[in-house]
Amino acid sequence: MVAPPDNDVLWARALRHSHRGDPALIGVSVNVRAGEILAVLGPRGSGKTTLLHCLSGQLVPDEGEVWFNSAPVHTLAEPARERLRRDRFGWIGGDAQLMPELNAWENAALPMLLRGDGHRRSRRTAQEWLERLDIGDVARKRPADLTQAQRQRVAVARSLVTAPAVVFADEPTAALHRPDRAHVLRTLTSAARSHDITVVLTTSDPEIARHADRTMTLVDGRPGAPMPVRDRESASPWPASV
Ligand SMILES: Nc1ncnc2c1ncn2[C@@H]1O[C@H](COP(=O)(O)OP(=O)(O)OP(=O)(O)O)[C@@H](O)[C@H]1O
Repeated sequence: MVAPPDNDVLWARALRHSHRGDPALIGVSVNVRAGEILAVLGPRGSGKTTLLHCLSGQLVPDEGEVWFNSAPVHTLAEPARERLRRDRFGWIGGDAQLMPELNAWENAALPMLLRGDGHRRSRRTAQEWLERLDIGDVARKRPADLTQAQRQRVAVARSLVTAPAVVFADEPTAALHRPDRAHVLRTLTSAARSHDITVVLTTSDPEIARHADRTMTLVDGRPGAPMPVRDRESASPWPASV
């Protein structure tokens, strides 16, 4: 094992992973600098979620290495990976996955409450994040009384309350209508930028990737052609075969 460069918060090399014999990642390497917003762009089934699961320690790749802040993740035992995820990483899925019996601030505060932070501090931090994301006024509402875009912003707040080093966002706006997507993305990226939080997000939409500092593409589990985000309007995101 060779330690990664110091300035990469995440560094993964030659990742290979199969699901029940079907290859999902085939030799993927990625590095993410601290504070960077990286988009992983690819069509359905290209391996984006599998890559995010490997980078965030939810999955140990069959082959390859994952490092976080110059420490190996792929060799950690499950309890240590769980602690890493709880203490240093945030997660946003395509569906907000809120607890229906908890209101918005309780959902947002959940990661703090679960790790034993005090009730008052957790509530204050959650409320602050809801306000930064323009949904402070719905803090006492339950998920069933929120719009989908509001629910997704609660999920964004939940990913940020613990001041994580990295937020992983797996197709974070996939379930939203187009006008809501840019808004939720902007709230996530501007919150991350102002708090120096690194974001790795997946998407199949080049428009979403535009919000990132840098984009890497995946096609059939392999790295696709590099596509600088700034050039994306004149470029097709996929090779001609896709
Ligand atoms: N738990 C699993 N069991 C079996 N096959 C899986 C599993 N997870 C993913 N796959 C398969 O691995 C490949 C990559 O899936 P993955 O979800 O990583 O891609 P993706 O780009 O995120 O796609 P999507 O946008 O559809 O979620 C696909 O062929 C998928 O069917």
